Amino acid sequence: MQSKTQPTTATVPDTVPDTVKIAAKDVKVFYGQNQVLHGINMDVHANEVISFIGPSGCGKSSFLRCMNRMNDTIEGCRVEGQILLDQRDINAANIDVVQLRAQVGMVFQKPNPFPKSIYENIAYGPKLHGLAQRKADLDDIVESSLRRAGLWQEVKDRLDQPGTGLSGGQQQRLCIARSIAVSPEIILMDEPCSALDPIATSIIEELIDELKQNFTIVIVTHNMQQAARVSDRTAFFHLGQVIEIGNTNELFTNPKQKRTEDYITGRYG
Ligand SMILES: Nc1ncnc2c1ncn2[C@@H]1O[C@H](COP(=O)(O)OP(=O)(O)OP(=O)(O)O)[C@@H](O)[C@H]1O
Repeated sequence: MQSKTQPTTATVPDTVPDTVKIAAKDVKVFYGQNQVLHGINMDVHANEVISFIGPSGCGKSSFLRCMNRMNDTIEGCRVEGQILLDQRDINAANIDVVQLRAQVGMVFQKPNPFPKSIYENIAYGPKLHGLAQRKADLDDIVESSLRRAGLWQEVKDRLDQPGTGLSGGQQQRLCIARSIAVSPEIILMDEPCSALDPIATSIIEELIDELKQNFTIVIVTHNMQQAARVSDRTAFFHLGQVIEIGNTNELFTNPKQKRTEDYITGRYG
């Protein structure tokens, strides 16, 4: 006689799962003999803003750099485990790292424009990747990237002037525009506001909110208020492990782990 009970494997979920953009599987990072990440498993969903918080030295930036292989540039750094981008292993031998870093852009703590004009800062990447055939196409990319980074109005009359002549906040938006110009899908931000004043910071935070409509954003921040303001989900790191990850609101108001609670209430860190 056949059982009336349906096998659980046949159950159809009643909600469509978020698209997983990046899947990290058992990721470990070593600097020489020193292991600083101890098997990180995490999914990053398409079009979310996810923040990494945690005390200094817990491995947030090291993990961020795994997502576009920036750790390759650090001598003595070794990464184990897998990072799947759209289900493809980014550490596989056939991956073109230059293409990968266009697809997964990065904005650093300190704005680092090239010592070139504002225009050239944006045009450099699209030229390198052959994204514009004609000068008019390049002009369009420069304008649209600067617009999306909320900088166009401030610089449109001085595109030929050095990017380094802009204010810190403007330089950071220039760097965001530069990463947008090569049509990334993901933007990694490593403490993007830590060198900025509160006004420039709030402009970048508003920008992050707009950018998430088109991009997936992963942001490392020391500033818990910033994580609470900008991110959909937050991951709390401690001593090279992810202690807790979840909806930002819930993590800050109702943390499940004692260590998360201690950190967000300022008991350590
Ligand atoms: N280039 C490097 N060479 C050797 N050790 C490093 C290097 N970069 C980071 N580390 C070590 O790896 C550990 C994790 O550092 P990481 O910068 O990833 O942490 P973090 O949480 O981002 O810290 P912070 O919030 O201070 O930026 C630390 O112990 C750090 O000293």
